[in-house]
Amino acid sequence: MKVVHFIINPIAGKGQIPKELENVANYFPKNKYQVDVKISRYPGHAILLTKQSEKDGADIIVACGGDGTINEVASCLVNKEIALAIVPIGSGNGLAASLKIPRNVHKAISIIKNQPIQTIDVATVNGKPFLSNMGIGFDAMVISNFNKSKKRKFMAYFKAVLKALKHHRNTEPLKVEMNGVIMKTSPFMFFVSNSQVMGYDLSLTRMASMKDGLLDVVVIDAITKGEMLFLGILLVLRATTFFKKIKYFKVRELKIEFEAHKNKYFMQADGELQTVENGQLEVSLQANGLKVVAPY
Ligand SMILES: Nc1ncnc2c1ncn2[C@@H]1O[C@H](COP(=O)(O)OP(=O)(O)OP(=O)(O)O)[C@@H](O)[C@H]1O
Repeated sequence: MKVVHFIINPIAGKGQIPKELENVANYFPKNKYQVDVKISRYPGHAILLTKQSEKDGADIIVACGGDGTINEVASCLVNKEIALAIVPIGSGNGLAASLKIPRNVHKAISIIKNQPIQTIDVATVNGKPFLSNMGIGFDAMVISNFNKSKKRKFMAYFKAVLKALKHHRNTEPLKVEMNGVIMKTSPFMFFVSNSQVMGYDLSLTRMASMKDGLLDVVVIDAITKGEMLFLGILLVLRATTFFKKIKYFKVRELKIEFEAHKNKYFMQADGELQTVENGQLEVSLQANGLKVVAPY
């Protein structure tokens, strides 16, 4: 008997629980599966629910939401035997796209029954896991604007991007140590990714793999507003590698220090805004840290 627990974020994406998930137990033969469904009631609740499911003997925990929900569930499953599965009902659904899990709820549920379990790498920033990506600069600004909007749909995200384009300044000076080399930079954006897709099928790291034991680092140098627009067009056309002010690195770990040493800085990790308390970040990767059910 396989024990499968669903944890649903009811405010993710469209803010409605799809019908397929309301009756999800019907998809699983009762002689082979024991299914339980739980609803996340507040930010961070999915962490508690995942820990309870672990105690209750779940074999698979299905995060139903976007990258934020997946992060809450997956953070509890690092180095455990329990596998993560995903039903992508979020807004951007970057990680699900990277793992080739379809947005169609019916198809995503079928994967849970039919795909073998495999392992992927898990990145951490200051010890806290992230599955997809983290960033300083423009992307953190977009997330900050997006959080202020009440809606979580594409238009809200698009407006958050436009607002960030209007007000963004390049980041304060950073000292970065990676692959034994020190780099000093004040970039438009400093982005570290374990996966390919950021969300809405947009990507800066299509060459990334969640099985190579390496992080993909993207540094976009300080740019003008005109160059920002040009970069946006290249992003949509999947041609950012032609942008001259973009640099790519593959690393096992890196250290980032805000040189001005102010009290508070911001970063985003898996689409959630976080504060950087002492201006220092250590990013590393744990190879094969998470079991997932995905056609990756
Ligand atoms: N009942 C709830 N009420 C309010 N917020 C919740 C609730 N349950 C979970 N959350 C929070 O909702 C946030 C957004 O969730 P999530 O990232 O899964 O969806 P999304 O933003 O629509 O998708 P994506 O990250 O793929 O763009 C998470 O930070 C999570 O902690």
